[in-house]
Formats: sequence, structure tokens, C-alpha cells
Amino acid sequence: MATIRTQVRLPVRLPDGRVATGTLVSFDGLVDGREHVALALGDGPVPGGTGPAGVPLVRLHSECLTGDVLGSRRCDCGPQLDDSLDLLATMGGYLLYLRQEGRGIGLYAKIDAYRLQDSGLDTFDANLALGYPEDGRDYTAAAQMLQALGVEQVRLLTNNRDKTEQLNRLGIRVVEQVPMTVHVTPSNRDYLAAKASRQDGEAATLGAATDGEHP
Ligand SMILES: Nc1nc2c(ncn2[C@@H]2O[C@H](COP(=O)(O)OP(=O)(O)OP(=O)(O)O)[C@@H](O)[C@H]2O)c(=O)[nH]1
Ligand SMILES: [Zn+2]
Repeated sequence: MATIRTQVRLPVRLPDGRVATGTLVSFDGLVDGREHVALALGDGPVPGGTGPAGVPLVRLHSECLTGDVLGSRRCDCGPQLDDSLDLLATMGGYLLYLRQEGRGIGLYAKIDAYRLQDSGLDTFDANLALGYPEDGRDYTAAAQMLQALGVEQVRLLTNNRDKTEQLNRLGIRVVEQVPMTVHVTPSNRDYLAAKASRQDGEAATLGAATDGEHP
């Protein structure tokens, strides 16, 4: 069982320039020993909003240094992080920032996988060619974090059915899977297409937005 270790107030700049007051939470006892954090935003779920009152909106965001920090256009993690912060600040809820870089294989391995993708493999075959699973992410620590936060039911912001299924199995009830906008650019088109065709249940074409890019 995990417990809350520390919580601190964290003002965060939202994509539109507004500043929201969040609370950053760290944990003791997480099963994988990684430094995952939760960011609580807003005043909690809005009664009478789009979902059942009292059930918070939650985003499980897997770390992506290239997309989240450096603005890489090879994936759509950065714009999806922005969308999540924007929505969570408005509706209230939690961002769980999970240290699962490269779908769990780590940053250097992801960079190796990118090099293989540049020679023709898709995102999943590149992982397999390096001896890694297509997607090795386990959300047990995420479930522990939610339990420590006192959250037993969630409206989960994702297109990835594996997240929903794992959380349900781990005792966190996903009452609704809320789709994310997919941000398509010329640089991530093949990556998103591979995800859509290879991941069963991935609603990757839902709400697609074409983001401008000047090569
Ligand atoms: N190994 C590997 N990881 C990648 C690649 N591109 C992005 N990632 C990682 O994938 C993770 C994000 O996963 P996505 O598949 O984009 O999205 P998701 O979290 O499964 O699903 P959503 O909840 O719908 O966003 C991050 O940890 C990224 O670092 C890649 O080509 N190879
Ligand atoms: Zn990414």
C-alpha cells in the first residue's frame, strides 16, 4: 500500500498563458520504486458537469522527454499534455505523471528505437527488434497513487483501452473513458497510424486535429 509522502502548492502555467494553482503530490511505497507524481488541479469535479458528479477526471500521462519538454513532433505527447492540463484546470482532477519514458523502456532505448524507425520499422517492431515488449507499461503504481489520494472511481482521459482495463483490474473503477484529441503532424502521421492499426481498442482517429508544421 502506498501513502502520500509530501504535498506542495505548485502554480502551473497553462497552454493559454493562464496560471492555475495545483498541488503536487509525492508518494511512499510505490510498487516500482519510481518517482511518479500527481498534480491535483482545479476545485474538484464540477457537479452537474459532463460526468457523474464526484468522479474526478484523471489523466495517466507517460513521461516523454522528447515530446513533453523538447517539443518533438515525432509523437503527440506534448499537445496531449497541454490538453490535459487545460481540461483538468477547468474541470478539476488529477494528472498522474508516470515515469514510463518510451512506453516503459527508457529514454536511451527509445532513442535507439527511433533510429530503427528511421530505417523503416514501425514503433512497435522497433521495440521488438531491440528485445523489448511493444508496450511494457504496468499501471499498478498509478492505481496505488489513486488509492493513496482516496480516489476509487475515475473518468479516465485516454484513447488507450489497456489503461482502462488495467485500472479496472487493479480496483480503480473507470466509469467513463473520455477520448483525447489526437494531434496529427507530417512527422507523427506514421507513428499514429501504427498505433491505430496495432493497438486493439485504440481510438486514435477520434477527434483528430491536424497541427500545423513547417518542415
Ligand atoms: N518505445 C517507444 N516509445 C514511444 C515512441 N513514441 C512515443 N513513445 C512513448 O510512448 C508514451 C506515450 O504513449 P502513447 O502511445 O503516445 O499514448 P498512450 O499513453 O498509450 O495513450 P493515450 O492515453 O491515449 O495518450 C511515452 O512514454 C512516450 O515516450 C516510440 O516510437 N517508441
Ligand atoms: Zn511522446
